[in-house]
Amino acid sequence: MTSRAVVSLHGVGKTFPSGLTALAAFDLDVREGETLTLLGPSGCGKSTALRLIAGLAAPSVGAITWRETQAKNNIGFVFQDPTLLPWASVFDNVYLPLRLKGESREAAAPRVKEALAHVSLSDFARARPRELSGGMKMRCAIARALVTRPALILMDEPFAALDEVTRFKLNDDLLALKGDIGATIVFVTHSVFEAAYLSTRILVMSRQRGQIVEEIVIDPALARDDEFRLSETFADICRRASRALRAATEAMTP
Ligand SMILES: Nc1ncnc2c1ncn2[C@@H]1O[C@H](COP(=O)(O)OP(=O)(O)OP(=O)(O)O)[C@@H](O)[C@H]1O
Repeated sequence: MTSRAVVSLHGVGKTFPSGLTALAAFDLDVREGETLTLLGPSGCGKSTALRLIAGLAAPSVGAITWRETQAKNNIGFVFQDPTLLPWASVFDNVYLPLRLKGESREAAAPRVKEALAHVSLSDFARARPRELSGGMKMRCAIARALVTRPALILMDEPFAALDEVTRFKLNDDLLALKGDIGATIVFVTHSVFEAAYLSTRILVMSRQRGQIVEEIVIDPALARDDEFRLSETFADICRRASRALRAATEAMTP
């Protein structure tokens, strides 16, 4: 059975003041509990789609419909750059969204500690960002996105700047986290392998104003581990996604 949509985009278009149309007639249902990956060539409109869902930009045409206003008002966003406050501790960086909501440090402490535990940073609560590795900084950014307990987390190429070993580790951490908190995730990546490993659904977008050219549904019940990476199923998903991505990359904008 298909889950209910958390948020739906109907006929959404985004044209910038420069006249460039990043998305046109874009339809998307983000379904409850899924890890949905938007995969596509640079400039196809993946970040624009995330920014529209996040409410950081408004569509030029079309409608974005939320099932619950609560979900709309409590979205977690993780960017490629962890954007941590360098002068603040890990604890205070994660506390920031609750502070902005007017919660005292004392009242927020249990939730900050919970978020830090989810990303295995409990022992680093007092550290400054400069004392953290790239992977730890990203885990801190993820904890900051989690601390408000959002039902929807948007992740825009969060692991792109990390080395491959760290990236694989964070992929596993994200899957474990997803198992713990059960949030719906919309993930943007350029990596076919990352998309195949993490997702329950992949949408391949083309350069032609974000047209969706391929949908790949992956059984959520499949264990995601080293065996999965070596499986025929994984190879099939990668092959399908690569083929669609190649065609999408070659597609010319009219
Ligand atoms: N604020 C803006 N003003 C004008 N053009 C923009 C703006 N934001 C994005 N664009 C353009 O819209 C198109 C889609 O951009 P977007 O960042 O959504 O693509 P993307 O698929 O996320 O790319 P990448 O993978 O390189 O991050 C690009 O051509 C980009 O240059």
